Amino acid sequence: MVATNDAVLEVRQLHKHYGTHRALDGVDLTVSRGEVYGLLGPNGAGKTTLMKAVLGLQRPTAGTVRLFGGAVGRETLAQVGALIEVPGLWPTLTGDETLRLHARLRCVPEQWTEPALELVKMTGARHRKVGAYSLGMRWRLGIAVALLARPRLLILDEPTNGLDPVGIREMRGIIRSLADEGVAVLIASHQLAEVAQVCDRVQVVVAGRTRYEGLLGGLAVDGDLEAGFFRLLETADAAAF
Ligand SMILES: Nc1ncnc2c1ncn2[C@@H]1O[C@H](COP(=O)(O)OP(=O)(O)OP(=O)(O)O)[C@@H](O)[C@H]1O
Repeated sequence: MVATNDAVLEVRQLHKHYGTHRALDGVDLTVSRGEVYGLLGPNGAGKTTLMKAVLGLQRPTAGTVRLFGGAVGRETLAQVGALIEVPGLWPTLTGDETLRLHARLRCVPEQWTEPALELVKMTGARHRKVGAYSLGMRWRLGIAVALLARPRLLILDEPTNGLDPVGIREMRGIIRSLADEGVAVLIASHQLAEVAQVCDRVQVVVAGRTRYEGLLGGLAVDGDLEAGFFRLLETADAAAF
C-alpha cells in the first residue's frame, strides 16, 4: 500500500504468535497527522502487543510497522512519546526536577520543559514533590514527560485509568489540542466511553483480529454506539469458539 504524506504510523498485516497462540493475527492500522485513533478491545485482545511492536519492544512474527515512512528505530522512535498506564515517576522529585531530568536523558533543551508544563497546566505545581500530587496531576506530568521531545506521535494506553470526571475532561481537552497542532494520537482502551468523545476513527480488535475499522459512528446500531460495540464483541466471541 502506498503511504500518504500524512501517514504517521502504518501497521500492515501484523502477526505476533506466542507458540500456537495468536496474540495478533493480521492487523492493519494507519494513523495520520492530527488524527486521534482509538484501538478498542477487551482484555487480552492484543492492544498492548501492538503498541509494544510500534515502540520497538516486541519483534513481530510477521508484518511491518512503519513510523513516519521509515523503520522502527532510534531515529523514528525519537519522534514518538508514550504513556503506558500510570506514569512511572519518582515521588521525591518535584515536577520541575522530573522534567529537567527527562530533558537531559532525552538530550532536548531544558527550555522545552516550559511549554510542556504549560500545556498540561502544571506550572503552578512545578515546585511541589510528585509524591504529593493527585493521580490526575501525576497523569498530567506523565503527559508532559511524553511530550518533552515534541513527538509527532503520542501513544496512550488506558489513559483515563483512575482519573476522576474532571481529570477525564481535562485529558480529552489536552488530547484534542495536541491533535489540532498536528500530533497523531493512538489511544488503546477496553472502554468505549474512554475513546468515544475524543477519537476520530476506531478499530475494534478481538482475539488478535480486526472486527471493525472506521469512523466511530459506524459502530452504532440504531444510533446506539454502546449497543453496537457490545454486539460486535459478542459476535466476535461467538466466532472465536
Ligand atoms: N509474553 C507472552 N507470552 C505468552 N502470551 C502472551 C504474552 N504477552 C501477551 N500474551 C497473550 O497475548 C494476548 C494479547 O495480550 P495483550 O496484553 O496484548 O492484550 P491487551 O489487549 O493489551 O489486554 P489488556 O487490555 O488486558 O491489557 C493475551 O492472550 C495474552 O495472554
